[in-house]
Amino acid sequence: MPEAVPFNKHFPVSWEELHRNAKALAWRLIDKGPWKGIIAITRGGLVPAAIIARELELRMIDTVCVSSYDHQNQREAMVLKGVEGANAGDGEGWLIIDDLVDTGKTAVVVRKMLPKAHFATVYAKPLGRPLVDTFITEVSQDTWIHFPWDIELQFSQPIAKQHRGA
Ligand SMILES: O=P(O)(O)OC[C@H]1O[C@H](OP(=O)(O)OP(=O)(O)O)[C@H](O)[C@@H]1O
Ligand SMILES: O=c1[nH]c(=O)c2nc[nH]c2[nH]1
Ligand SMILES: [Mg+2]
Repeated sequence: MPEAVPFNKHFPVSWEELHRNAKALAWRLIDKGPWKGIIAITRGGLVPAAIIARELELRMIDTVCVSSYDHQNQREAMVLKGVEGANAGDGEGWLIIDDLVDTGKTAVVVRKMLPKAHFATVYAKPLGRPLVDTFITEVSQDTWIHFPWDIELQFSQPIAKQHRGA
């Protein structure tokens, strides 16, 4: 798999935008079901998974716990917990939900655990896109998406200054 590029652009996402996009994802998924339940990839997948579970009226929810980034620095994807309680087998009829796919490394690991599950994310970058079955918004590979739980309101540099690298 090709290596990721540096993050030159920033794409902040508000709670409202995330809610709207997660609901858009639920609309795309409703006709592809019925779904037995959701496997959320922690931690980023938890928030969209909750919104999608509410919209699709799914109450069977489990997690796979994967960690691969220290902020913007990628490490090997570490599986801290697999699927345990859900009895999801090979994943047939199950949704895997994550906030985004970037290089696709996390998706590769989780797809191996649940090969027949439907993998859905709110955001996708080009390297990871082929690994996702359904997503809503694509951003370029050199963009860092800032999720609402990771950010707070503060002064932002005018684009012209950012562009000059000031
Ligand atoms: O496609 P990839 O290059 O593997 O990157 C995507 C993964 O990275 C982030 O999770 P992270 O490991 O940062 O953990 P977190 O969800 O707990 O923040 C994000 O939530 C995805 O799960
Ligand atoms: O908050 C995040 N934004 C991103 O763009 C990203 N890519 C991998 N992991 C990520 N986490
Ligand atoms: Mg994650």
